[in-house]
Amino acid sequence: MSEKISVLITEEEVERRIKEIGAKISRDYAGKELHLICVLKGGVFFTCELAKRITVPVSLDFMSVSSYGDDTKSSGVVRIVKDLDQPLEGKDVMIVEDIIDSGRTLSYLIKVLKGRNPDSLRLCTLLDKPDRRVKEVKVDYCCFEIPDEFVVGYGLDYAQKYRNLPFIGVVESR
Ligand SMILES: O=P(O)(O)OC[C@H]1O[C@H](OP(=O)(O)OP(=O)(O)O)[C@H](O)[C@@H]1O
Ligand code: HPA
Repeated sequence: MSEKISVLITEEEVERRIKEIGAKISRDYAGKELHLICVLKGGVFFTCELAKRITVPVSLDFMSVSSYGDDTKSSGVVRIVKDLDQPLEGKDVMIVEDIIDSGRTLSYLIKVLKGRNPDSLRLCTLLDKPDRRVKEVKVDYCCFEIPDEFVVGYGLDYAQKYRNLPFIGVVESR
């Protein structure tokens, strides 16, 4: 079955904003190197587009986390499915995410990664849904704040579908 999807943020607007945030990050990290942590799977599209817009030297690593089963997603229990390949000690690190919703995933990740002694740790997200927050998370760079709607595209899925949409859409019928 395919769902009805309406456009919330167009492809042009997403690209324009990623360029803007990439330029800001480049200015903020001038003279430094930046280690980006892509949070799989949703963060992949945003990480690639963002990395292309950053002008300081960038290295990349990947991590996958998951809640313990869908039923208990709201329990806030998060586990590492795929850990980073490289240590963070002495690096300026930025976590790159597609969306912050309840904040549970990111509050867990930030705690874990801080414990690995990076020189600095910041968070960059494509989307933020502040109305849904359960756990407080400090967002350093955000492309768009969005209302409490279930969104897809640009890495975000509904039942693993629609990650490949080049815009941010709202699933009208679920
Ligand atoms: O703020 P939260 O309520 O914790 O939600 C945000 C998390 O949910 C999504 O990941 P998901 O678990 O759907 O995995 P995916 O990236 O593989 O789709 C998203 O990529 C964030 O990691
Ligand atoms: O709105 C959303 N869409 C897709 N995945 C998500 N994970 C948290 N919020 C969302």
